[in-house]
Amino acid sequence: MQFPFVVAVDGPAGSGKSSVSKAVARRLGYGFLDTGAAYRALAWHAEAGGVEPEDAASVISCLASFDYRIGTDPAGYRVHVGATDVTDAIRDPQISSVVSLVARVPEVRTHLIELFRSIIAAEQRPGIVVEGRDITTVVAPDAPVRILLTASEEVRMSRRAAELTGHDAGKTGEQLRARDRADSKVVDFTNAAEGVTVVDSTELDFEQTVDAVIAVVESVSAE
Ligand SMILES: Nc1ncnc2c1ncn2[C@@H]1O[C@H](COP(=O)(O)OP(=O)(O)O)[C@@H](O)[C@H]1O
Ligand SMILES: Nc1ccn([C@@H]2O[C@H](COP(=O)(O)OP(=O)(O)O)[C@@H](O)[C@H]2O)c(=O)n1
Repeated sequence: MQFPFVVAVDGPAGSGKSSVSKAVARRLGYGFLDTGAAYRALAWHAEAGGVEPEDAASVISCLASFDYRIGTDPAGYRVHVGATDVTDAIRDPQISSVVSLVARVPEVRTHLIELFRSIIAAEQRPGIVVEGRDITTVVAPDAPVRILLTASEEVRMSRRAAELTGHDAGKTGEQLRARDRADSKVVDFTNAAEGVTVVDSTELDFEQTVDAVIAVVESVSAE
């Protein structure tokens, strides 16, 4: 069997990829890798260096000094760029509003995909749940378990709005839609590629969604 055992999870913003994947990893004793954090951290690094995120050539030049580290413990992980802990800073709505500009640059994607593969290969737990937009198709297309986690746009918006108290729900929803539109021009995370199992959480609560993902993992493990 391939080591570590990779569970690849893709989906749009607010579908539950991060929270559900983390809970699945904890239940299975696996590691957890949030790939979106790297795109966010690079957007943070570019802005900290005075680089406009629209300026692809300058964003590419930031890659050389992008000293990125992330843990894979699903019970809690920190994100660092150099000596700076950016775990909270990368969740700022300002970063969410520019991250797609950074993620659309092919050189950025190539660089980060290599980084993700090396983090996956270094995992010491028996498996790792990896979530993002292109994990099932590009980062780990050979993963034994590949899942597309979806939920209706309305449900995704209301879950995110409930999270971001103090922010305007209408504005948050519009930002989320705009980010999905921009991201879907770069990778297709709305249609399941061949061999990818769709888990639609629109009608499921959080625990039911975790159970549904675990059931997919168990069905593959039992083969
Ligand atoms: N099935 C579900 N039912 C209710 N809330 C959920 C469900 N799945 C996820 N959530 C909640 O929705 C929010 C967005 O989930 P998150 O994991 O951040 O999504 P993503 O990583 O896909 O952007 C979180 O507050 C999470 O707890
Ligand atoms: N595998 C990935 C993961 C994220 N991303 C980019 O990184 C951004 C942030 O990802 P995220 O997973 O933190 O986003 P949320 O859906 O959790 O809000 C996305 O909007 C994409 O632009 C990507 O291009 N490919």
